[in-house]
Amino acid sequence: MAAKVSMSEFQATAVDAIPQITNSVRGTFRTHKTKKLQWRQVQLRKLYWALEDYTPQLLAALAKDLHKSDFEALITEIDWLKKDCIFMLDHLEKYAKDDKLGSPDLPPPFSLMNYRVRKEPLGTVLIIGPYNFPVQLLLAPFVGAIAAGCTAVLKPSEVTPACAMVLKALIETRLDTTAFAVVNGGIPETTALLNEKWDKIFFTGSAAVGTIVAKKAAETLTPVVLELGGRNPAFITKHANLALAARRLLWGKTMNAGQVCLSQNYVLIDKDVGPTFIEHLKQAYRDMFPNGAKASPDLARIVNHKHFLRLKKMLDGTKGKIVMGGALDESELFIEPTAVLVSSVDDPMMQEESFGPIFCIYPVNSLDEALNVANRVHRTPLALFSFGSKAENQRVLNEMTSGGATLNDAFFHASVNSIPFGGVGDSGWGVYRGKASFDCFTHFRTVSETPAWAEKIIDVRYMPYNMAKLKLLNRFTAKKPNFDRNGKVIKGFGYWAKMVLCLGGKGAKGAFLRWLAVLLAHYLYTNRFGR
Ligand SMILES: NC(=O)c1ccc[n+]([C@@H]2O[C@H](COP(=O)([O-])OP(=O)(O)OC[C@H]3O[C@@H](n4cnc5c(N)ncnc54)[C@H](O)[C@@H]3O)[C@@H](O)[C@H]2O)c1
Ligand SMILES: CC1=C(/C=C/C(C)=C/C=C/C(C)=C/C=C/C=C(C)/C=C/C=C(C)/C=C/C=C(\C)C=O)C(C)(C)CCC1
Repeated sequence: MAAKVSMSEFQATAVDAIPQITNSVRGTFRTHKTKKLQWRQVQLRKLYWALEDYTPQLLAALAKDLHKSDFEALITEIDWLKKDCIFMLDHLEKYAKDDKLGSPDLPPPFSLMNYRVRKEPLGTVLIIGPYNFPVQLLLAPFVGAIAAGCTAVLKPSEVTPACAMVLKALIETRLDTTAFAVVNGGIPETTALLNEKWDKIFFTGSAAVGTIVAKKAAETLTPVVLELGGRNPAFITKHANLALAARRLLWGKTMNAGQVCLSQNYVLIDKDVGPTFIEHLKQAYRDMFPNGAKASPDLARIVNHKHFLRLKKMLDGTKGKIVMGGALDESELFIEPTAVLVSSVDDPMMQEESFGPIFCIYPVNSLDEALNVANRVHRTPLALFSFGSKAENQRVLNEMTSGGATLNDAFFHASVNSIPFGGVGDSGWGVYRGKASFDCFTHFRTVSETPAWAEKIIDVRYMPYNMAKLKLLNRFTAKKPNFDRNGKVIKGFGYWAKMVLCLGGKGAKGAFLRWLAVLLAHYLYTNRFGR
């Protein structure tokens, strides 16, 4: 556990100070200083070192708020973010550079006009965080906002108050406070923030609050990113490695005590292998918690009584049978990793988002049935997991959508900080992480520049219109279709000429290699064999 460090009492920001705070960071954006690449790089470097120097406070706060182990606090929050800062610093210059536009995006005559896409910061943004990864999920989007050159106000979750106070100190003592501010508080403070005009709102949290945010943003046509929850299914077929599936899915429900937006809510398993899977699950549990889950220093606790009671209600309401775990201790906010075998799709364990260490197992007769059930329970979950043969996993990917997906594991697709992450439909709008974080806070502004000397070439556009000139222009620029009215590709002279020139394949690189092989064969044949 974390070393003893002193921690400030939670203090909400005064609601009537919020317009002034917002105006101040908005004013800083208008100074244009945040657009300078060097300024952004310095802020990212400072954030890196702030994370390093505040590690003891962050570990202590995460332990206090969530009973999060140092191991998890480092791998999923602090070290994660340090990697984010370094990744962004390594790539920022490249991301921020104008994209010069040319072939194949531009038809040849337009290449005279110096078309390019400038990467401009969106402006002043609001980032609202949830409680489960209170540090990572507030600061990872912030890395993108800094990199893009935005100013920002951050609103940590009040449900993890110790973390909220450390985050405020970390940012306001180490970063440019004219550009960035932290507002602490709950509904009144967030409502006051939503009453301000933003250039983008980045929200991570529940679908219910996401809806409030999206409605409010719509009033001023403010773009929003929503990172929401979901009822994530796991599919297990007869062809799965059941021991591996059990161990990996248990990991998905024990990290942060299952308070992970991505962890599986329910497992759809072929009924023939259900009992064996449950035996493996129990074995995996014994391996991970040789002295029981409660005694383990690794297992986090439920964040507060409200969420503890919510999870208890799900367990009380189920008609299913507990096949692993089941112990609860309200005084410690402890819930044992628990699996419930259910027989109805309408069971609360199937229908409600667990967001805790409990999940259910629903036996099915076939993969067809599993896909039908999953599409009925929630058509657009944040994640899905499939344990089956290659063909079965491919079928699951094809026949059910999700924000992201992992084959043969729990949420591994989302365990890397530099690749895009986000939901789909009602599990989220927009992606971030890595380059996507930079893009998320960037306006891609296309610019062209028409040289005076080109006037004669492009004067076809002016009235009085001249059809003859248009025909001439088309003769030089319009591409002929290589398909007919039925959508079929026409294999004309061009097609066969290309086929011959490319030696039967497609693409210049392949053709080059094939020609190289032919020439080499010819050379060897004529030289080695004396011809
Ligand atoms: N997709 C993701 O990346 C992701 C990550 C973490 C959590 N989640 C989802 O978030 C949920 C759990 O997190 P949570 O409980 O912190 O979410 P939440 O929606 O209750 O709170 C998120 C934020 O919204 C603020 N808020 C709460 N009520 C509000 C209101 N009425 N008006 C304005 N602001 C309000 C909170 O202060 C907090 O900062 C789960 O549904 C989970 O799936 C999603
Ligand atoms: C040791 C050497 C090597 C190999 C190392 C390997 C293969 C390490 C594997 C590490 C693993 C499995 C790490 C797992 C990490 C999991 C993480 C970070 C989970 C993160 C979860 C997150 C962020 C959750 C987010 C939640 C959200 C968004 C919603 O709630 C070699 C082979 C490289 C060689 C040298 C030595």
